[in-house]
Amino acid sequence: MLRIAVPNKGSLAETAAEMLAEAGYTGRRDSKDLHVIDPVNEVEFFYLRPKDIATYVGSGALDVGITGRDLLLDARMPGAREIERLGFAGSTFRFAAPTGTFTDVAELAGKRIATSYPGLVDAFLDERGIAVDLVPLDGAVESAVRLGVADAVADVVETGTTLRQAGLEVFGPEILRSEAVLIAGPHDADGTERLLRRLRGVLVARRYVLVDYDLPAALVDEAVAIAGGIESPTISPLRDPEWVAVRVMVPRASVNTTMDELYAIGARAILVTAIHNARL
Ligand SMILES: Nc1ncnc2c1ncn2[C@@H]1O[C@H](COP(=O)(O)OP(=O)(O)OP(=O)(O)O)[C@@H](O)[C@H]1O
Ligand SMILES: O=P(O)(O)OC[C@H]1O[C@H](OP(=O)(O)OP(=O)(O)O)[C@H](O)[C@@H]1O
Ligand SMILES: [Mg+2]
Repeated sequence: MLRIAVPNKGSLAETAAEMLAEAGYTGRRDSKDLHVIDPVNEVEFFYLRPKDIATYVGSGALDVGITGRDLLLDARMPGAREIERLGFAGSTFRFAAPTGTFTDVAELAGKRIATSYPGLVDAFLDERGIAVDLVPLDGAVESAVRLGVADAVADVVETGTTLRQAGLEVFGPEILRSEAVLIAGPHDADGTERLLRRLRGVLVARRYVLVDYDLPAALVDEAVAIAGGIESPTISPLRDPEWVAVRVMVPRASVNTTMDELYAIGARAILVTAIHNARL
């Protein structure tokens, strides 16, 4: 059985559970379940705090896990490594302070920095030889400056709304770009490849749609330059020998632009279909 660590709550939990369900696994029915066995797929799920997942996986207690890249780096577990990006919970990790206070990280020397990612911040500042006074907090870090326990913060920024509301502004370089990732431990466990292939299938289904259209055969090269697919489009003959049918995978995010461009060169009957699952 492959032993998989899954976030039990927080920003990552819901999408992680959805992806595993789409990949065919039977997850927990109750949000209080801590351990679920899926005998058909030969996996065991352990529902853990996202912050702890790298510790379990890096130590070899569990084989693989879903966590954030920021949490993985914060844990500083040499045995844990990222093996796949999972394309959700995208964020940046930034320094922030009241507007106009700091412009450069070097100015942080000797200052109090509040963060719930002390490992990550310490590693970043250490590399640059900047010694600060870290103030470890559990969350809602943005309030730390206003409440007088810190001069600046280092935290997850997605839309920037939380920072703005707290009267803070980012400064200095991006510490990190994070997203949810699949991590593995020091040993290659049996079944990891299968999980990876299944999750990649789910990612493809989420990221791509199928586009079918009819096209004058003479325009195929032009059409393929617009939408080349993942490997190569499928071209099928039509009853009219001057025309062909084309089927191609297109990124969901840009499908309307692609349709406009295909139509403009002469493609007609352009149809878009969702992909439920894939194995590439
Ligand atoms: N607003 C957000 N947008 C995108 N990703 C986020 C956001 N907030 C947290 N994350 C990501 O979620 C992970 C942290 O999950 P965790 O469950 O520890 O924190 P949380 O979602 O803030 O939950 P909690 O309510 O316990 O603080 C990190 O990888 C982080 O980058
Ligand atoms: O840039 P934004 O879109 O505002 O998102 C970023 C905020 O979201 C998360 O907070 P969360 O709600 O999880 O609370 P927490 O600080 O207690 O973790 C994160 O810690 C930031 O505070
Ligand atoms: Mg949070």
